[in-house]
Parts: sequence; structure tokens; C-alpha cells
Amino acid sequence: MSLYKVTIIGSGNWGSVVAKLAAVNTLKYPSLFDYKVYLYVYEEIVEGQKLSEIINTTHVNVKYLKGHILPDNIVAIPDLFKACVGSDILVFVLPIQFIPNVCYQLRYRVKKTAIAMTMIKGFNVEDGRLSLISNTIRRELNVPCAALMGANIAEGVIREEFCEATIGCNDLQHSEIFKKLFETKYFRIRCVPDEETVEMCGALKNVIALAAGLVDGSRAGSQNTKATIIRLGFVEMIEFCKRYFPNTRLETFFESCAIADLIASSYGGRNRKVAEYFANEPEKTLAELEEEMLQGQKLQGPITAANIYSILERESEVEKFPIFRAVHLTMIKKIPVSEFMLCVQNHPQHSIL
Ligand SMILES: NC(=O)c1ccc[n+]([C@@H]2O[C@H](COP(=O)([O-])OP(=O)(O)OC[C@H]3O[C@@H](n4cnc5c(N)ncnc54)[C@H](O)[C@@H]3O)[C@@H](O)[C@H]2O)c1
Ligand SMILES: O=P(O)(O)OC[C@H](O)CO
Repeated sequence: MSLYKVTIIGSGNWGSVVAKLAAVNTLKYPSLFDYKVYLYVYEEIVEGQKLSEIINTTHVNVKYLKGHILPDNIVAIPDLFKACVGSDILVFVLPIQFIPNVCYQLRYRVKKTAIAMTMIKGFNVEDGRLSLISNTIRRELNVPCAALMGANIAEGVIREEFCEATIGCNDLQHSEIFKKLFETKYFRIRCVPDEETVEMCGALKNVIALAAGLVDGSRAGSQNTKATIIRLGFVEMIEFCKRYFPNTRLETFFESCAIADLIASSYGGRNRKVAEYFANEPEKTLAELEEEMLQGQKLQGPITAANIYSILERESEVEKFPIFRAVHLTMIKKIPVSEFMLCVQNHPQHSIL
């Protein structure tokens, strides 16, 4: 049997960590994987040098993951097609903003037998309807696509702190391959046959993390308030999944991709952090704060909040999801941060006896 060739598409904060996980395991399973892990790097000049060359010579992603040495079997490639040609496993770890263009470039150009995975936390709206990133990948590349999501803040995983992740994959054989590719003793994986819910949870929790940041920044309440927002947000995540994916399995919400990621992100993620500052800096736009605070890394929560709002508005369902609604309207400055809490105090949950 020929060895699986692996390409990681995206070399940002998480993409770099994921490349490390894969590079450790391709060495661990030499009869299964080609030991080299190919990393597509969107080329940038950093202090006069090409980022791909810096990664290949120093093994440090100086722009997106400073201070951590990556395994030297990672090969950075700035040409998307060259990075993916002949690959058997394609792992998409780019900010959602760039996925349409990347998929378009790869159209009809990947191995027919390849399998894909998305680690992107977001979804798109196409013709007014919700469209999963995995669907875009399946449609454009004509390959199956699973999802890996979890309470996985990149800084903790690169330091090898213990955590879990969830693979949503309806094909048992593919699940086994993906688990071997990413699992380590500090990064434990559970596989569930509920691809859509796993992917949706990764997207939706970012909106609740923004809400948590708004509570922190506006000092609208204590830990009690924040815990309440997280709980109500969790309920909205479940209701939203049930509405748009009727086959969603309730047990998936107890996996790392849902409850654990919601907690991790509401305390430690970038969406929370930027929303906290946003609440305190009324004269600055979200884009300015994102650039200043993240220096090239991208927020996924505001795009998802806007997408959720447009879907719900089209179906006159906005009022049933007060946190999703209030986050979007606050982040686009349609309502002042001071009104955020008022919007969520009248939650449908409280009209149930
Ligand atoms: N960072 C985390 O802790 C973390 C953890 C789990 C999942 N995720 C998810 O993984 C996905 C990727 O996040 P990340 O943290 O790796 O990225 P990031 O936020 O660090 O974003 C930077 C990435 O965008 C790329 N980029 C910039 N301009 C580009 C362009 N014009 N075309 C193509 N690429 C371009 C950069 O090369 C880099 O790979 C997101 O959906 C995120 O939610 C992130
Ligand atoms: O830093 P955030 O808010 O993009 O969240 C990062 C990850 O999704 C946490 O699992």
C-alpha cells in the first residue's frame, strides 16, 4: 500500500500547531504516512524575508506562532497547487475569509481518492442559506470531508497541555486515519458520526465567546452573569443546530467540540479578548482592533454572527435567538454595548415554566 501524503492548507496560529501534530504522527506511523508534512503558506514578507523560507530554515513560524520550534519534517510551500498535488489527505485550516478562493484554485486539481478535513470554525451563506465549509470543500473538490473541532486554543496545544478534540466523520475508516494523524498523548480525540453538528458547534461557539467578551468588557456583571450568558448561548447553539440540521445528536453537545470549546473560548479565545476591548473602545472599529491586537490573525465570530443574523432574519426567527441577535447588532454598532445585556434579559428560556 502506498503511503498517505498529507497537506495542511493554512499556516496561521492553529494551522502551524496542527502541522506539528501531523508531523509527529507521520513519523510515528511510517507504514501509513509519508513522513513529510506539506504546509501551504500564504506567502508574506516578514522582516525582509519570505515566511515560507523562514519556516523551512528556522522551523519557526515567526509571524503566527512565535517562539515555538516546529518539527523539521514540515515542508512549507508557498504555491497552493504544488502543496496539494498528489496529496491523499487535505486538511483545511484557513480563516473562513479565504476558503472560497482557495477551493476555487483547487477545483478539479486534487487527487480523486483524496480525503479532506476542515478545522475551520465558521460557515457561509449561499443564496440566503446556510452552507457548511465541508460542503464547499466536497462540492468544489469532489472529495469527502470530515471536521475536527474542540477546546483547542493554539497556544495551549503547542505547549502540549492536555486537551481533547472531536472528529465528526461518518466514515469509520476515515475516522481511524484522521485519529492516527492527529492524536497524541496530550491531544486526545473522540470520533463521532455527526459531521454537521461537530462543524456547527465550532462556528457557533465563537459568537457566544464574543458575548462573553462583551460581558467582561462592559463589566455588565459578575461571573454569575457570564456563566448565565454561556448557558443561554449553549441553548441557542443547540436550538440553532436542531432547526437547521434535524438529525443533530444531542450527545454531540457534550463533546469537546461543543461544551468544552464554548468554555475555553469564552475564557481564553481571541474572539472574547477582542470583544472585551471593543466594549471599552467605542471610538475604534472592530477591524482596527483586530489588526492592532491580532496582527494578521483573524476573528471568525463576527462573520458568523452576521451570517446567523441574515439566515434568521430571512426566516423571521431572529427574536428566538436573543444572544445571537444582540452580539451581531452590537458588533456592527447598531446597538450600544450598554444595551447588550438588556437585549438578552428577555430570553425565551425564561418564558418556559
Ligand atoms: N488559533 C486557534 O487557537 C484556533 C484553534 C482551533 C481552530 N481555529 C480555527 O482555525 C482556522 C484558522 O485559524 P488560524 O488561527 O490558523 O489562522 P490565523 O487567525 O492565525 O490567520 C492567519 C492565516 O491567514 C492566512 N492568510 C492571510 N491572508 C491570506 C490570503 N489572502 N489568502 C489565504 N490565506 C491568507 C495566513 O497565511 C495565515 O495562515 C479558523 O477558522 C479558526 O477559527 C483556530
Ligand atoms: O481564539 P478564538 O476565539 O478564535 O478561538 C480559538 C479556538 O477556536 C478555541 O478552540
